[in-house]
Amino acid sequence: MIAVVGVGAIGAVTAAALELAGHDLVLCARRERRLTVRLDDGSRHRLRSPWVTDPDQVGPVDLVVLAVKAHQTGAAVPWLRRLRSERTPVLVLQNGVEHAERLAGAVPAECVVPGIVWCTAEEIAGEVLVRPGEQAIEVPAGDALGGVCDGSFLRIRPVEDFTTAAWRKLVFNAVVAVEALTGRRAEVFHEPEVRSLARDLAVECVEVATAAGARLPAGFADHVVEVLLSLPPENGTSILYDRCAGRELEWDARNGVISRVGAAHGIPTPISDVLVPLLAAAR
Ligand SMILES: NC(=O)C1=CN([C@@H]2O[C@H](COP(=O)(O)OP(=O)(O)OC[C@H]3O[C@@H](n4cnc5c(N)ncnc54)[C@H](OP(=O)(O)O)[C@@H]3O)[C@@H](O)[C@H]2O)C=CC1
Ligand SMILES: CC(C)(CO)C(=O)C(=O)O
Repeated sequence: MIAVVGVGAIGAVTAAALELAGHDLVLCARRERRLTVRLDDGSRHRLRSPWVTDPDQVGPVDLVVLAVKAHQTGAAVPWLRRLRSERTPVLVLQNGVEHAERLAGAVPAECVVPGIVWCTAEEIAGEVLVRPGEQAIEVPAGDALGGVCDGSFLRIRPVEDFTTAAWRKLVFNAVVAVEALTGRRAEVFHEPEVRSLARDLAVECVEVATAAGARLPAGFADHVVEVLLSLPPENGTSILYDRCAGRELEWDARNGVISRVGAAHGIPTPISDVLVPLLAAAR
């Protein structure tokens, strides 16, 4: 039995994959909903597993998938306390580089499996739309989760250098904060001044990532900008959807971390230092 805690965009996509892979699931959420996942080939999968809205109604499972936003992690701990026995692993599907730290005191670090999600998913009126592109979750090599999504559209990809993998994704996430601040989708990067800001921010993030031990290839900041310019204009990002819906933003795990880790290594982060308070104050 697998529990998915937080059945939003990524939780729903993962639940759909796990259902297609033949697992028994329980969907742990603040409210029960009817949710359909529409894949990029146009096929639809309606989630069929039972929903539970009260942690007191669940017991230990074999695997917990945690897919709440980073800043919602503390509020989800009551679920983890009921769903875990001593060794139950928790696959944490969140952006950022601090998966285990966020769960300190609630889940032993050795039971936390950080997952870097490569999938662009947006919930629109009860349907989670998966945009064209890769659907994969990177996890540290050596964990026991490798085959859990076999038989579905979602690939679990073990990586030897997880630090680099997590920072590689985080550089993208930090730069797309520009979408949340401007209220615009990927097309915003075609504005010359925004493109230039995106590149400078990517350079800043790469410097911090490198100091933190990531081994990103030369020219990675330019690569990030090229990828952003190549996206379909309607592509967005989860922090933009939260901004549009007036929800709290996941700013600390995606942008605050650049300033914090930069400061710890003595690396100036002037762009992040301006963006972070704006993201934190945005409504
Ligand atoms: N969307 C994307 O394309 C991608 C997202 N990510 C990352 O994945 C993570 C999840 O993002 P995403 O799926 O977009 O976020 P969503 O906001 O779509 O989903 C989060 C879900 O968690 C639920 N939740 C919050 N608190 C609790 C709680 N205490 N108990 C139970 N459920 C709770 C929310 O419920 P409610 O509906 O009630 O608010 C919501 O349904 C983030 O770290 C994000 O950065 C990574 C790659 C791509
Ligand atoms: C899809 C992507 C890469 C965009 O930043 C993402 O991680 C998110 O939306 O949170």
